Amino acid sequence: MTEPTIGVLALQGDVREHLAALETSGAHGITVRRPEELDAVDGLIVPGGESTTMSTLLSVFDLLEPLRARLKDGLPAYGSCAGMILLASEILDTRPDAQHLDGLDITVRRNAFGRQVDSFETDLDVVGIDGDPVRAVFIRAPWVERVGAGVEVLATVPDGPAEGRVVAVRQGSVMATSFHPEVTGDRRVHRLFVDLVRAA
Ligand SMILES: NC(=O)CC[C@H](N)C(=O)O
Repeated sequence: MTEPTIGVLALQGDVREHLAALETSGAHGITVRRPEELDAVDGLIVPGGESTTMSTLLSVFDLLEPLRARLKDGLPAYGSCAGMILLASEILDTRPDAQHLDGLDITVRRNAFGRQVDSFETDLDVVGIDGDPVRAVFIRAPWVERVGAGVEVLATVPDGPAEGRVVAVRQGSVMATSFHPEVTGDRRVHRLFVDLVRAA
């Protein structure tokens, strides 16, 4: 597979930023709004945005079950922020009717960083990314409170009140970050995902 086709779930959220990031990361990016479009992708990004809104729209667009089925089948996926929330197997502090995709064996807490620091930036060391640390932008971000046995922690908050909190994970070819690499211009996180898609 030379240039994999990677879908960006395009129901809500920062779809354009992820498409632009894919185009400069060695992949062809397409939007996914319909089950047929999902059939055409080698991997899928669930973007940042608002997880409960995306959850509602997944049902409205008849994508919830097809997407769960493809993830179960091994579709590589990457979720940033709201995307991490949707990919989780358990969500804390969400709407009682919010759906999740069950692509990663993690428990996430939505809006976990609290009001004072609900948006901030920091430098992170990310497993699998060499060189300079990654500038991580957190916008009303979740953190991971539990990781299942097969889940590798890729990054934790280095200091401050949230020191040690898990903010990037991978389980097989599914990965998620609490932060938004799609808004910084540093493509190393997207390249990491494109490599996972190629290897899958
Ligand atoms: N930047 C984001 O994606 C924020 C996520 C949002 N707080 C949610 O619950 O979905």
